[in-house]
Amino acid sequence: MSQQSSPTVFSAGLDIMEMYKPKPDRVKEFWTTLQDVWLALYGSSFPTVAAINGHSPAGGCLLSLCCEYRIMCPNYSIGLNETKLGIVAPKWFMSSMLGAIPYREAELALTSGRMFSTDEALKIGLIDEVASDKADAIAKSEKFLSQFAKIHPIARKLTKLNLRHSALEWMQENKELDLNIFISFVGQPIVQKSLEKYLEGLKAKQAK
Ligand SMILES: CCCCC/C=C/C(=O)SCCNC(=O)CCNC(=O)[C@H](O)C(C)(C)COP(=O)(O)OP(=O)(O)OC[C@H]1O[C@@H](n2cnc3c(N)ncnc32)[C@H](O)[C@@H]1OP(=O)(O)O
Repeated sequence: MSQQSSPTVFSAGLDIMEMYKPKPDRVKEFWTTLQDVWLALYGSSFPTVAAINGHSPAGGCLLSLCCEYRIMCPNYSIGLNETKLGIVAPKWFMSSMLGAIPYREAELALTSGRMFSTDEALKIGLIDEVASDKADAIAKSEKFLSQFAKIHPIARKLTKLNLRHSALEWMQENKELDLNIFISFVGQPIVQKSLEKYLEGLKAKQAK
């Protein structure tokens, strides 16, 4: 079960400061850590649920998409908003989203970098349930997990991992390629300019 202690943010996604003017000695560790987190959580043999008690953009949304079930508290936002930063959600971010919502919805959401409110996310299936607050989200998560007490654990595990096999296999075989794509992409001046502009927007919003 994944949930956070911040009062309003489930996860703000990747640290943009690691991608803006990236430090060569850190960038490899930064990206391979994310790959490994995804492999461990998306490929977990345990049943997993995200209790999303706060905003969940980009990498935050990805974390929740690794789980089989998502329960979200009201009045927050969730989505893969990468295009709004002038960056591109990697293939495995996209396949994680496609495990939750139909292709057409994913294409519209990904190309526009759309963030969904809790109610909108429920409507398109990006989340599975709405909880009134964090305690309710945890109670609902426990209820989701408890149903597996009646299911044979090996049958459940193999079914989950077979369903996720091709995405997991792609990552296991292409970690280095994916890392090189990331490094070369974030190194482009046009991408750096977009990130700079996005960071300025965040600062300006905070100053208001
Ligand atoms: C190129 C290959 C693809 C890479 C894939 C990338 C995946 C990602 O995850 S990219 C990151 C996407 N994240 C976002 O777009 C989130 C942006 N942040 C927000 O929308 C909001 O900050 C919030 C909803 C998460 C929280 O809002 P609020 O509580 O109002 O807090 P502030 O906006 O005032 O922010 C406080 C403070 O934190 C800084 N900050 C926020 N998010 C990030 C971040 N992801 N990385 C780095 N820094 C972040 C923000 O700039 C403020 O900083 P200070 O001014 O220094 O306090």
